[in-house]
Amino acid sequence: MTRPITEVAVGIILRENNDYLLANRPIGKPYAGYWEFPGGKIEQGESPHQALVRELEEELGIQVHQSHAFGVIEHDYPHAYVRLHLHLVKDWTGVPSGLENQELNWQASRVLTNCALSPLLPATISIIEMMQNQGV
Ligand SMILES: Nc1nc2c([nH]c(=O)n2[C@H]2C[C@H](O)[C@@H](COP(=O)(O)OP(=O)(O)OP(=O)(O)O)O2)c(=O)[nH]1
Repeated sequence: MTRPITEVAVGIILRENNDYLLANRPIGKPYAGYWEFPGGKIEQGESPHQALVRELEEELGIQVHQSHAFGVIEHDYPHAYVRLHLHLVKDWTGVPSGLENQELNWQASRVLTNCALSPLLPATISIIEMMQNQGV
C-alpha cells in the first residue's frame, strides 16, 4: 500500500549577513525538541509560497514578500511520508519571534559539523547539506 504524501513548505530564511534561521519543534508535535527550518503543511489549494506566507506569519510573525524554489526532498518518517518544498526567503520584514513558544536560533555556517544545534530533524540535515553544496 502506498502511503499518503504530506506536502510541506519549508522556509530557508536568510538575513542580511546571510545567517539562516532554525526553530525548535514545540512540545506536542512529532519530533518535539528537534531543530528544523520554519514552515508547515501545505493546505488544499495553496502553493508552497502561499503556505509559507501563512505559516511564517503564524509561527514567527514575519511577512514574506517573495520566495524562490530551492528544491524538493522527500523523507519517510514513521509518522508520515513528507515531501518538503524548499524555498529561499530573502525578502521578508518583521522581527521573528517564537509565537508557538518555540525557540529560535540564527546559524552562521552551512557546514553541518559547525551547526551548534542538536538534534536536527533527519531531513533538515539534508537541507543544510544542499545549502552547502549549492553555495547558498
Ligand atoms: N517545517 C519543517 N518541517 C520539516 C523539516 N524537516 C522535516 O522533515 N520536516 C517534516 C516534519 C513534519 O513531519 C513535517 C512538517 O509538519 P508540521 O507538523 O511541522 O506542520 P504544521 O506546523 O503544519 O503542523 P500542524 O500543527 O498543522 O500539524 O515536515 C524542516 O526543516 N522544517
